[in-house]
Amino acid sequence: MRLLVDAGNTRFKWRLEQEGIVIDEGWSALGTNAPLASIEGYLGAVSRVGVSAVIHEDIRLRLSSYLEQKVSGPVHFYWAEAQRFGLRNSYMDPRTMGADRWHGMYGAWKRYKCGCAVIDAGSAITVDYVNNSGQHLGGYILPGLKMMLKSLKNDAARIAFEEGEVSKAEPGINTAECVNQGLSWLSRAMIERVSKDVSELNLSQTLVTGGDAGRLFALGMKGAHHPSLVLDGLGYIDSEAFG
Ligand SMILES: Nc1ncnc2c1ncn2[C@@H]1O[C@H](COP(=O)(O)OP(=O)(O)OP(=O)(O)O)[C@@H](O)[C@H]1O
Ligand SMILES: CC(C)(CO)[C@@H](O)C(=O)NCCC(=O)O
Ligand SMILES: [K+]
Repeated sequence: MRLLVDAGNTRFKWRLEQEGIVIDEGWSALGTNAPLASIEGYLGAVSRVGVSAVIHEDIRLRLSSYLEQKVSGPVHFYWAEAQRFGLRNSYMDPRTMGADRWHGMYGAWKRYKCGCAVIDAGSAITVDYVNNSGQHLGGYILPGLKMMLKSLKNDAARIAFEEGEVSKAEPGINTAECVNQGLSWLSRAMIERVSKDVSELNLSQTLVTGGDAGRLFALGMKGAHHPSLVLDGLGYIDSEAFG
């Protein structure tokens, strides 16, 4: 049995496979002592673990020792690379790119083998562009939707509001509307911008992943929803390493 883990800043997402077939998939909140409690019964039978991590080193080490305790086989952490299977990183120092971005792009590249935009709407939002020949053209890192609301709450003394998931984007007439509709307005601007880039750069596919992907679709995002794109890319890479 193989276990894949996408360890993000908000959640750990995991996938359990037996001979290439997905048996179970799920997630747990960051910071629990037993991050895979719901599948602990299986862990003894896991012969290999692949992890994509963007978490703080302390938390990564804790995850690593937890897995090594519970699992019988080796635990591999996979990082961003300079290139793989025709996909080429634009970073001078590829190891400084978040592993999730590389694994998401690789999942997209293996699946479609064409120019694509990869949007990961997680704790942070990342936008990455890959052209038809596999060259990463670069990307953007933005605060995630939750993070933006949190910073308004925490860092501005007189902005008090109830969070509401709205898709209305007209100008608000009270604090809650201004904040909630402001977020939709900003998200829509990003969505329009991505769509403009995709057509100018001649990209054929837009792939969207992350906890807030649904929210972006509700706001008009066009593209394919791949909720586990990072796990997909990680799985390909682990298979290429170990068969
Ligand atoms: N049940 C949920 N728990 C936590 N966040 C959720 C949930 N459902 C949707 N979200 C949204 O998903 C976002 C987190 O997305 P996701 O779980 O993909 O992030 P992550 O992969 O942990 O973070 P990152 O990879 O950016 O470090 C939050 O900002 C939140 O708005
Ligand atoms: C941007 C996030 C937080 C998105 O999960 C992650 O990819 C990360 O920590 N990246 C490191 C910086 C970089 O990618 O250049
Ligand atoms: K992510």
